[in-house]
Amino acid sequence: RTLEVSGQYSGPPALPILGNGLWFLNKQPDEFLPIIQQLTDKFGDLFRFWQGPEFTLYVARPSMIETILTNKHLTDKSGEYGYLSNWLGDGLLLSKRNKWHARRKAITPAFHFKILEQFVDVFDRNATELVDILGKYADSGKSFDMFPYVLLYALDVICESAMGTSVNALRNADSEYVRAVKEAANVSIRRMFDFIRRTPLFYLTPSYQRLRRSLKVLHGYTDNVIRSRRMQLKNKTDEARTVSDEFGTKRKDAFLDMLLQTSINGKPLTDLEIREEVDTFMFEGHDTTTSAVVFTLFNLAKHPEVQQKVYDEIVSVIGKDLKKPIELSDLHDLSYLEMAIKETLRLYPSVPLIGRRCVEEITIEGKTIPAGANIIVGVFFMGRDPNYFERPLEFIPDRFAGEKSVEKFNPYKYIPFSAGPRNCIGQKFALNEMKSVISKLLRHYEFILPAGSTAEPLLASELILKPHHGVPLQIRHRGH
Ligand code: HEM
Repeated sequence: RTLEVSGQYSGPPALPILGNGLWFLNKQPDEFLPIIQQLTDKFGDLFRFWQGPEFTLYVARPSMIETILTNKHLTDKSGEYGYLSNWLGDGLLLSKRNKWHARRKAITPAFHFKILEQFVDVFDRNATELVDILGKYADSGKSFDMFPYVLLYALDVICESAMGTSVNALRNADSEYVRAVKEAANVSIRRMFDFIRRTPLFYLTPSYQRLRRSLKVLHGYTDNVIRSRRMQLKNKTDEARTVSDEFGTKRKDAFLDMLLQTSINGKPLTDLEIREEVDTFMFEGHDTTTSAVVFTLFNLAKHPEVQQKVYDEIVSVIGKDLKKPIELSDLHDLSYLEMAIKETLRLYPSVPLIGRRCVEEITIEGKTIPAGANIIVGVFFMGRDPNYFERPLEFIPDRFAGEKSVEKFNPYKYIPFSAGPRNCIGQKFALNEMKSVISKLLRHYEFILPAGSTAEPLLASELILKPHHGVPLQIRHRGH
Protein backbone atom coordinates (compact mmCIF):
# COMPACT_ATOMS: atom_id res chain seq x y z
CA ARG A 1 0.00 0.00 0.00
CA THR A 2 2.83 2.38 0.84
CA LEU A 3 4.44 1.82 -2.55
CA GLU A 4 1.06 2.41 -4.16
CA VAL A 5 0.52 5.81 -2.53
CA SER A 6 4.13 6.94 -2.73
CA GLY A 7 3.44 7.93 -6.36
CA GLN A 8 1.21 10.74 -5.05
CA TYR A 9 4.33 12.56 -3.90
CA SER A 10 7.34 13.94 -5.68
CA GLY A 11 10.74 13.05 -4.28
CA PRO A 12 14.23 11.94 -5.17
CA PRO A 13 14.86 8.60 -6.91
CA ALA A 14 15.48 5.81 -4.41
CA LEU A 15 17.57 2.62 -4.52
CA PRO A 16 15.92 -0.75 -3.85
CA ILE A 17 16.03 -1.68 -0.11
CA LEU A 18 18.41 1.16 0.85
CA GLY A 19 16.05 3.83 -0.45
CA ASN A 20 17.71 7.21 0.13
CA GLY A 21 19.39 5.93 3.29
CA LEU A 22 22.91 6.51 1.93
CA TRP A 23 22.47 10.29 2.18
CA PHE A 24 22.20 10.02 5.90
CA LEU A 25 25.03 7.52 6.27
CA ASN A 26 27.51 8.70 8.91
CA LYS A 27 26.70 12.34 8.38
CA GLN A 28 27.96 15.08 10.67
CA PRO A 29 25.30 17.10 12.49
CA ASP A 30 26.05 20.20 10.38
CA GLU A 31 25.30 18.33 7.14
CA PHE A 32 21.72 17.41 7.88
CA LEU A 33 19.87 20.72 7.38
CA PRO A 34 21.71 21.47 4.09
CA ILE A 35 20.52 18.09 2.73
CA ILE A 36 16.91 18.98 3.51
CA GLN A 37 17.46 22.47 2.10
CA GLN A 38 18.60 20.96 -1.23
CA LEU A 39 15.56 18.69 -1.33
CA THR A 40 13.27 21.59 -0.49
CA ASP A 41 14.79 23.68 -3.29
CA LYS A 42 14.02 20.87 -5.71
CA PHE A 43 10.73 19.42 -4.47
CA GLY A 44 9.12 22.22 -2.44
CA ASP A 45 7.35 21.98 0.91
CA LEU A 46 6.01 18.43 0.54
CA PHE A 47 8.01 15.44 -0.66
CA ARG A 48 8.79 11.83 0.17
CA PHE A 49 11.98 9.90 0.62
CA TRP A 50 12.90 6.43 1.88
CA GLN A 51 15.07 5.78 4.91
CA GLY A 52 15.83 2.19 3.95
CA PRO A 53 12.44 0.51 3.81
CA GLU A 54 10.76 3.31 5.81
CA PHE A 55 8.55 5.72 3.90
CA THR A 56 9.11 9.27 5.13
CA LEU A 57 7.14 12.39 4.28
CA TYR A 58 8.65 15.82 4.71
CA VAL A 59 6.05 18.57 5.26
CA ALA A 60 6.56 22.32 5.67
CA ARG A 61 3.07 23.46 4.60
CA PRO A 62 1.17 25.12 7.49
CA SER A 63 -2.31 23.98 6.42
CA MET A 64 -1.23 20.31 6.38
CA ILE A 65 0.78 20.72 9.57
CA GLU A 66 -2.29 21.95 11.40
CA THR A 67 -4.06 18.68 10.56
CA ILE A 68 -1.00 16.58 11.36
CA LEU A 69 -0.34 18.10 14.78
CA THR A 70 -3.96 18.00 15.85
CA ASN A 71 -4.88 14.54 14.52
CA LYS A 72 -5.27 11.81 17.13
CA HIS A 73 -3.80 9.17 14.78
CA LEU A 74 -0.61 11.18 14.55
CA THR A 75 0.45 11.68 18.15
CA ASP A 76 3.04 8.85 18.08
CA LYS A 77 6.64 9.90 17.58
CA SER A 78 8.73 8.78 14.60
CA GLY A 79 11.30 5.98 14.92
CA GLU A 80 14.28 8.26 15.65
CA TYR A 81 12.91 9.22 19.06
CA GLY A 82 13.19 5.56 20.11
CA TYR A 83 16.96 5.99 20.55
CA LEU A 84 16.19 8.04 23.65
CA SER A 85 14.09 5.34 25.23
CA ASN A 86 16.92 3.71 27.25
CA TRP A 87 17.14 6.97 29.13
CA LEU A 88 13.62 8.42 29.11
CA GLY A 89 11.47 5.26 29.02
CA ASP A 90 7.79 6.11 28.69
CA GLY A 91 8.11 9.71 29.85
CA LEU A 92 5.94 12.33 28.14
CA LEU A 93 8.23 12.95 25.20
CA LEU A 94 8.22 9.33 24.02
CA SER A 95 5.12 7.62 25.37
CA LYS A 96 2.30 6.58 23.08
CA ARG A 97 -1.45 6.98 22.75
CA ASN A 98 -3.43 6.11 25.92
CA LYS A 99 -0.39 6.05 28.18
CA TRP A 100 0.74 9.44 26.88
CA HIS A 101 -2.77 10.86 27.11
CA ALA A 102 -3.28 9.78 30.73
CA ARG A 103 0.12 11.03 31.82
CA ARG A 104 -0.17 14.35 30.00
CA LYS A 105 -3.51 14.97 31.69
CA ALA A 106 -2.10 14.08 35.09
CA ILE A 107 1.07 16.16 34.73
CA THR A 108 -0.38 19.30 33.12
CA PRO A 109 -1.44 20.89 36.48
CA ALA A 110 2.23 20.87 37.58
CA PHE A 111 2.92 23.42 34.82
CA HIS A 112 0.08 25.77 35.81
CA PHE A 113 1.29 29.37 35.72
CA LYS A 114 0.54 29.76 39.44
CA ILE A 115 2.90 26.89 40.25
CA LEU A 116 5.58 28.18 37.90
CA GLU A 117 5.90 31.22 40.15
CA GLN A 118 7.94 29.23 42.63
CA PHE A 119 10.71 28.69 40.10
CA VAL A 120 11.36 32.41 39.59
CA ASP A 121 13.76 32.37 42.51
CA VAL A 122 15.59 29.32 41.10
CA PHE A 123 16.12 31.14 37.79
CA ASP A 124 17.33 34.28 39.54
CA ARG A 125 19.74 32.64 41.97
CA ASN A 126 21.42 30.55 39.27
CA ALA A 127 21.60 33.52 36.90
CA THR A 128 23.47 35.43 39.63
CA GLU A 129 26.02 32.58 39.70
CA LEU A 130 26.35 32.73 35.93
CA VAL A 131 26.92 36.50 35.97
CA ASP A 132 29.56 36.01 38.63
CA ILE A 133 31.40 33.29 36.72
CA LEU A 134 31.44 35.32 33.50
CA GLY A 135 32.91 38.35 35.27
CA LYS A 136 36.45 37.28 34.32
CA TYR A 137 35.64 37.69 30.61
CA ALA A 138 34.26 41.18 31.15
CA ASP A 139 37.46 42.05 33.03
CA SER A 140 39.77 40.65 30.34
CA GLY A 141 37.71 41.59 27.26
CA LYS A 142 38.58 38.19 25.74
CA SER A 143 36.05 36.58 23.44
CA PHE A 144 34.66 33.24 24.61
CA ASP A 145 31.98 30.68 23.74
CA MET A 146 28.80 31.30 25.73
CA PHE A 147 27.30 27.89 25.04
CA PRO A 148 28.99 25.73 27.72
CA TYR A 149 28.29 28.29 30.45
CA VAL A 150 24.62 28.69 29.60
CA LEU A 151 24.35 24.89 29.40
CA LEU A 152 25.61 24.52 32.98
CA TYR A 153 23.23 27.25 34.13
CA ALA A 154 20.31 25.48 32.42
CA LEU A 155 21.31 22.16 34.00
CA ASP A 156 21.35 23.71 37.45
CA VAL A 157 17.93 25.26 36.89
CA ILE A 158 16.24 22.17 35.55
CA CYS A 159 17.79 19.90 38.18
CA GLU A 160 16.62 22.12 41.01
CA SER A 161 13.18 22.58 39.44
CA ALA A 162 12.66 18.94 38.54
CA MET A 163 14.11 17.28 41.63
CA GLY A 164 14.62 20.03 44.19
CA THR A 165 18.31 19.13 44.39
CA SER A 166 21.39 21.05 43.48
CA VAL A 167 24.11 19.52 41.29
CA ASN A 168 25.86 22.88 41.22
CA ALA A 169 26.99 22.36 37.63
CA LEU A 170 28.17 25.96 37.21
CA ARG A 171 30.69 25.53 40.00
CA ASN A 172 31.35 21.87 39.40
CA ALA A 173 31.26 21.38 35.64
CA ASP A 174 33.11 18.11 35.80
CA SER A 175 30.83 16.36 38.26
CA GLU A 176 29.80 12.79 37.56
CA TYR A 177 26.15 13.77 37.08
CA VAL A 178 26.87 16.60 34.62
CA ARG A 179 29.20 14.39 32.59
CA ALA A 180 26.58 11.65 32.53
CA VAL A 181 23.82 13.98 31.23
CA LYS A 182 26.07 15.21 28.43
CA GLU A 183 27.23 11.70 27.54
CA ALA A 184 23.75 10.16 27.52
CA ALA A 185 22.38 12.99 25.36
CA ASN A 186 25.33 12.77 22.99
CA VAL A 187 25.31 9.02 22.45
CA SER A 188 21.50 8.76 22.15
CA ILE A 189 21.26 11.57 19.63
CA ARG A 190 24.29 10.49 17.59
CA ARG A 191 22.62 7.11 17.10
CA MET A 192 19.94 8.74 15.01
CA PHE A 193 22.46 9.85 12.40
CA ASP A 194 24.70 6.82 12.25
CA PHE A 195 23.87 3.82 10.12
CA ILE A 196 25.80 1.26 12.26
CA ARG A 197 24.53 2.61 15.55
CA ARG A 198 20.94 2.44 14.30
CA THR A 199 21.28 -1.36 14.07
CA PRO A 200 21.62 -3.85 16.96
CA LEU A 201 25.39 -3.72 16.28
CA PHE A 202 25.24 -0.60 18.44
CA TYR A 203 25.13 -2.85 21.51
CA LEU A 204 28.62 -4.11 20.62
CA THR A 205 30.17 -0.63 20.41
CA PRO A 206 32.07 1.31 23.10
CA SER A 207 29.36 4.01 22.73
CA TYR A 208 26.82 1.60 24.18
CA GLN A 209 29.11 0.91 27.15
CA ARG A 210 29.43 4.66 27.72
CA LEU A 211 25.66 5.08 27.51
CA ARG A 212 25.16 2.25 29.99
CA ARG A 213 27.57 3.79 32.49
CA SER A 214 25.95 7.22 32.14
CA LEU A 215 22.46 5.87 32.56
CA LYS A 216 23.54 4.04 35.69
CA VAL A 217 24.60 7.38 37.17
CA LEU A 218 21.50 9.26 35.97
CA HIS A 219 18.91 6.67 36.91
CA GLY A 220 20.68 5.99 40.20
CA TYR A 221 20.61 9.67 41.11
CA THR A 222 16.92 10.12 40.26
CA ASP A 223 15.97 6.87 42.04
CA ASN A 224 17.75 8.01 45.19
CA VAL A 225 16.06 11.40 45.19
CA ILE A 226 12.65 9.78 44.65
CA ARG A 227 13.21 7.35 47.53
CA SER A 228 14.36 10.09 49.85
CA ARG A 229 11.48 12.44 48.96
CA ARG A 230 8.92 9.67 49.29
CA MET A 231 10.18 8.96 52.80
CA GLN A 232 9.97 12.63 53.71
CA LEU A 233 6.48 12.85 52.31
CA LYS A 234 5.46 9.85 54.40
CA ASN A 235 6.64 11.68 57.51
CA LYS A 236 4.37 14.46 56.36
CA THR A 237 5.80 17.08 58.68
CA ASP A 238 6.50 20.42 57.07
CA GLU A 239 9.90 20.45 58.63
CA ALA A 240 10.81 17.21 56.90
CA ARG A 241 9.73 18.70 53.58
CA THR A 242 11.83 21.82 53.81
CA VAL A 243 15.08 20.97 55.54
CA SER A 244 18.14 20.36 53.41
CA ASP A 245 18.73 16.67 52.90
CA GLU A 246 21.71 14.70 51.62
CA PHE A 247 21.01 15.97 48.08
CA GLY A 248 21.03 19.62 49.10
CA THR A 249 17.26 20.06 48.80
CA LYS A 250 16.49 23.74 48.75
CA ARG A 251 12.84 24.25 48.08
CA LYS A 252 9.52 22.92 49.11
CA ASP A 253 8.00 21.64 45.90
CA ALA A 254 9.89 20.55 42.82
CA PHE A 255 8.10 18.85 39.89
CA LEU A 256 9.06 15.56 41.51
CA ASP A 257 7.15 16.42 44.70
CA MET A 258 4.08 17.15 42.64
CA LEU A 259 4.48 13.89 40.74
CA LEU A 260 4.67 12.01 44.05
CA GLN A 261 1.20 13.31 44.80
CA THR A 262 -0.21 12.66 41.31
CA SER A 263 -2.36 9.68 40.44
CA ILE A 264 -3.86 8.19 37.30
CA ASN A 265 -7.27 6.54 37.71
CA GLY A 266 -6.83 6.66 41.47
CA LYS A 267 -3.41 4.91 41.36
CA PRO A 268 -0.34 6.89 42.40
CA LEU A 269 2.53 7.02 39.89
CA THR A 270 5.16 4.35 40.52
CA ASP A 271 8.78 5.22 41.21
CA LEU A 272 9.69 4.16 37.67
CA GLU A 273 6.99 6.36 36.13
CA ILE A 274 8.16 9.32 38.17
CA ARG A 275 11.77 8.69 37.19
CA GLU A 276 10.82 8.61 33.50
CA GLU A 277 9.08 11.97 33.76
CA VAL A 278 11.82 13.62 35.79
CA ASP A 279 14.48 12.36 33.37
CA THR A 280 12.38 13.66 30.48
CA PHE A 281 12.30 17.13 32.05
CA MET A 282 16.06 16.92 32.55
CA PHE A 283 16.57 16.03 28.89
CA GLU A 284 13.98 18.34 27.29
CA GLY A 285 14.65 21.19 29.64
CA HIS A 286 18.37 21.94 29.25
CA ASP A 287 19.69 21.84 25.65
CA THR A 288 16.57 23.48 24.24
CA THR A 289 16.70 26.49 26.55
CA THR A 290 20.49 26.78 26.24
CA SER A 291 20.35 27.03 22.45
CA ALA A 292 17.56 29.59 22.54
CA VAL A 293 19.39 31.76 25.10
CA VAL A 294 22.70 31.60 23.23
CA PHE A 295 21.18 32.40 19.83
CA THR A 296 19.24 35.30 21.39
CA LEU A 297 22.45 36.72 22.86
CA PHE A 298 24.09 36.31 19.44
CA ASN A 299 21.24 38.24 17.78
CA LEU A 300 21.39 40.98 20.40
CA ALA A 301 25.15 41.31 19.95
CA LYS A 302 24.73 41.44 16.18
CA HIS A 303 22.00 44.11 16.47
CA PRO A 304 23.18 46.64 19.07
CA GLU A 305 20.13 48.86 18.47
CA VAL A 306 17.82 45.99 19.46
CA GLN A 307 20.04 45.19 22.46
CA GLN A 308 19.78 48.82 23.59
CA LYS A 309 15.99 48.72 23.31
CA VAL A 310 15.86 45.47 25.31
CA TYR A 311 18.19 46.97 27.91
CA ASP A 312 16.11 50.16 28.22
CA GLU A 313 13.03 48.04 28.82
CA ILE A 314 14.83 46.02 31.48
CA VAL A 315 15.90 49.20 33.31
CA SER A 316 12.40 50.65 33.12
CA VAL A 317 10.86 47.44 34.50
CA ILE A 318 13.45 46.33 37.09
CA GLY A 319 15.45 49.51 37.73
CA LYS A 320 19.20 49.89 37.96
CA ASP A 321 19.81 48.16 41.30
CA LEU A 322 21.83 45.11 40.23
CA LYS A 323 21.05 43.29 43.47
CA LYS A 324 17.27 43.49 43.09
CA PRO A 325 15.89 39.97 42.55
CA ILE A 326 13.58 39.62 39.59
CA GLU A 327 9.89 38.90 40.20
CA LEU A 328 7.26 37.12 38.14
CA SER A 329 5.48 40.40 37.37
CA ASP A 330 8.78 41.82 36.03
CA LEU A 331 9.10 38.85 33.71
CA HIS A 332 5.59 39.47 32.37
CA ASP A 333 6.42 43.10 31.74
CA LEU A 334 9.52 42.36 29.65
CA SER A 335 7.49 42.22 26.46
CA TYR A 336 10.10 43.50 24.01
CA LEU A 337 12.62 40.97 25.32
CA GLU A 338 9.98 38.29 24.76
CA MET A 339 9.60 39.48 21.16
CA ALA A 340 13.38 39.23 20.66
CA ILE A 341 13.35 35.66 22.03
CA LYS A 342 10.40 34.67 19.84
CA GLU A 343 12.07 36.15 16.77
CA THR A 344 15.22 34.20 17.63
CA LEU A 345 13.19 30.98 17.86
CA ARG A 346 11.78 31.70 14.39
CA LEU A 347 15.31 31.79 12.93
CA TYR A 348 16.84 29.25 15.29
CA PRO A 349 14.12 26.91 16.61
CA SER A 350 15.71 24.71 19.29
CA VAL A 351 13.78 21.76 17.86
CA PRO A 352 14.27 22.30 14.11
CA LEU A 353 12.34 19.24 12.93
CA ILE A 354 9.50 17.39 14.62
CA GLY A 355 8.88 13.71 13.85
CA ARG A 356 5.63 11.76 13.90
CA ARG A 357 4.52 8.28 12.91
CA CYS A 358 1.15 7.68 11.27
CA VAL A 359 -0.62 4.75 12.96
CA GLU A 360 -3.66 4.56 10.66
CA GLU A 361 -3.93 5.65 7.06
CA ILE A 362 -5.35 9.14 6.69
CA THR A 363 -5.94 11.57 3.85
CA ILE A 364 -4.98 15.22 4.15
CA GLU A 365 -5.68 17.72 1.38
CA GLY A 366 -6.26 14.87 -1.06
CA LYS A 367 -2.96 13.14 -0.23
CA THR A 368 -2.85 9.73 1.42
CA ILE A 369 -0.51 9.16 4.34
CA PRO A 370 -0.13 5.40 4.73
CA ALA A 371 -0.06 3.63 8.09
CA GLY A 372 3.53 3.30 9.31
CA ALA A 373 4.76 6.42 7.48
CA ASN A 374 7.21 8.69 9.25
CA ILE A 375 6.45 12.39 9.00
CA ILE A 376 9.02 15.14 9.42
CA VAL A 377 7.65 18.62 10.11
CA GLY A 378 10.03 21.31 8.82
CA VAL A 379 9.80 23.85 11.66
CA PHE A 380 13.17 25.42 10.76
CA PHE A 381 12.41 25.84 7.07
CA MET A 382 8.94 27.34 7.58
CA GLY A 383 10.48 29.98 9.84
CA ARG A 384 12.78 31.06 7.01
CA ASP A 385 10.28 30.78 4.15
CA PRO A 386 9.71 34.06 2.25
CA ASN A 387 6.13 32.94 1.54
CA TYR A 388 5.37 33.24 5.25
CA PHE A 389 7.74 35.92 6.52
CA GLU A 390 8.80 39.12 4.81
CA ARG A 391 12.59 39.52 4.67
CA PRO A 392 12.84 36.15 6.41
CA LEU A 393 16.55 36.16 7.17
CA GLU A 394 16.43 39.50 8.98
CA PHE A 395 16.10 39.71 12.75
CA ILE A 396 13.01 41.88 13.35
CA PRO A 397 11.50 41.36 16.84
CA ASP A 398 8.63 43.73 15.96
CA ARG A 399 7.09 40.97 13.87
CA PHE A 400 5.75 39.73 17.20
CA ALA A 401 4.29 43.06 18.34
CA GLY A 402 0.72 43.14 19.63
CA GLU A 403 -2.29 42.42 17.47
CA LYS A 404 -0.41 42.12 14.19
CA SER A 405 1.96 39.52 15.61
CA VAL A 406 2.84 36.80 13.08
CA GLU A 407 1.95 34.26 15.77
CA LYS A 408 -1.69 35.28 15.60
CA PHE A 409 -1.86 35.48 11.81
CA ASN A 410 -1.21 31.79 11.14
CA PRO A 411 -0.05 29.91 14.21
CA TYR A 412 1.04 26.81 12.28
CA LYS A 413 3.81 28.49 10.33
CA TYR A 414 5.58 29.44 13.56
CA ILE A 415 5.83 26.41 15.85
CA PRO A 416 9.06 26.40 17.88
CA PHE A 417 7.14 24.79 20.76
CA SER A 418 5.19 22.53 18.38
CA ALA A 419 1.39 22.87 18.48
CA GLY A 420 -1.71 20.85 19.26
CA PRO A 421 -2.12 18.40 22.13
CA ARG A 422 1.50 17.23 22.01
CA ASN A 423 3.06 20.66 22.17
CA CYS A 424 5.78 21.60 24.67
CA ILE A 425 4.44 21.31 28.20
CA GLY A 426 7.38 23.42 29.45
CA GLN A 427 6.80 26.42 27.15
CA LYS A 428 5.83 28.93 29.86
CA PHE A 429 8.53 27.66 32.19
CA ALA A 430 11.12 28.02 29.40
CA LEU A 431 10.03 31.54 28.41
CA ASN A 432 10.22 32.71 32.01
CA GLU A 433 13.60 31.07 32.49
CA MET A 434 14.99 32.64 29.31
CA LYS A 435 13.65 36.11 30.15
CA SER A 436 15.07 35.84 33.64
CA VAL A 437 18.60 34.84 32.67
CA ILE A 438 18.90 37.11 29.63
CA SER A 439 17.65 40.14 31.56
CA LYS A 440 20.08 39.37 34.40
CA LEU A 441 23.01 39.05 31.97
CA LEU A 442 22.07 42.26 30.18
CA ARG A 443 21.74 44.21 33.43
CA HIS A 444 25.42 43.47 34.06
CA TYR A 445 27.00 43.15 30.64
CA GLU A 446 26.83 44.50 27.14
CA PHE A 447 27.18 41.74 24.53
CA ILE A 448 29.45 42.36 21.56
CA LEU A 449 30.33 40.34 18.47
CA PRO A 450 34.10 39.94 18.18
CA ALA A 451 35.48 41.93 15.22
CA GLY A 452 34.93 40.18 11.89
CA SER A 453 32.42 37.60 13.12
CA THR A 454 29.05 38.88 11.93
CA ALA A 455 28.30 35.70 9.98
CA GLU A 456 25.62 33.29 11.15
CA PRO A 457 27.10 30.50 13.30
CA LEU A 458 27.41 27.18 11.48
CA LEU A 459 24.31 25.26 12.49
CA ALA A 460 24.35 21.69 13.73
CA SER A 461 21.07 19.87 13.83
CA GLU A 462 20.97 16.83 16.04
CA LEU A 463 17.62 16.54 17.73
CA ILE A 464 18.34 20.05 18.97
CA LEU A 465 19.64 22.92 16.83
CA LYS A 466 23.01 24.12 18.07
CA PRO A 467 25.88 26.33 16.95
CA HIS A 468 28.36 23.74 15.60
CA HIS A 469 31.43 25.65 16.78
CA GLY A 470 29.79 27.59 19.59
CA VAL A 471 29.03 31.31 19.59
CA PRO A 472 32.07 33.46 20.41
CA LEU A 473 31.06 36.70 22.10
CA GLN A 474 32.69 39.47 24.10
CA ILE A 475 31.12 41.08 27.13
CA ARG A 476 31.71 44.47 28.71
CA HIS A 477 30.68 45.70 32.17
CA ARG A 478 27.86 48.21 31.89
CA GLY A 479 28.86 51.47 33.49
CA HIS A 480 26.41 52.53 36.19
C1 HEM B 1 13.31 27.05 24.48
C2 HEM B 1 12.96 25.97 25.15
C3 HEM B 1 12.13 24.84 24.62
C4 HEM B 1 11.72 24.57 23.34
C5 HEM B 1 11.99 25.38 22.07
C6 HEM B 1 10.94 23.35 23.40
C7 HEM B 1 10.33 22.77 22.30
C8 HEM B 1 9.58 21.61 22.35
C9 HEM B 1 8.99 20.97 21.21
C10 HEM B 1 9.09 21.46 19.78
C11 HEM B 1 8.34 19.87 21.65
C12 HEM B 1 7.58 18.85 20.81
C13 HEM B 1 8.52 17.74 20.44
C14 HEM B 1 7.89 16.71 19.58
O1 HEM B 1 6.70 16.74 19.26
O2 HEM B 1 8.61 15.80 19.22
C15 HEM B 1 8.53 19.79 23.09
C16 HEM B 1 8.00 18.80 23.89
C17 HEM B 1 8.21 18.73 25.25
N1 HEM B 1 8.89 19.64 26.03
FE1 HEM B 1 9.79 21.32 25.39
N2 HEM B 1 10.91 22.90 24.70
C18 HEM B 1 11.61 23.78 25.48
C19 HEM B 1 11.80 23.71 26.85
C20 HEM B 1 11.25 22.76 27.67
C21 HEM B 1 11.39 22.72 29.11
C22 HEM B 1 12.15 23.75 29.92
C23 HEM B 1 10.74 21.60 29.55
C24 HEM B 1 10.55 21.08 30.96
C25 HEM B 1 10.53 21.80 32.02
C26 HEM B 1 10.18 20.95 28.39
C27 HEM B 1 9.45 19.78 28.43
C28 HEM B 1 8.88 19.18 27.32
C29 HEM B 1 8.16 17.91 27.39
C30 HEM B 1 7.92 17.06 28.64
C31 HEM B 1 7.74 17.63 26.09
C32 HEM B 1 6.91 16.44 25.62
C33 HEM B 1 5.45 16.82 25.68
C34 HEM B 1 4.49 15.76 25.22
O3 HEM B 1 4.79 15.02 24.27
O4 HEM B 1 3.40 15.68 25.80
N3 HEM B 1 10.50 21.68 27.27
N4 HEM B 1 9.29 20.86 23.49
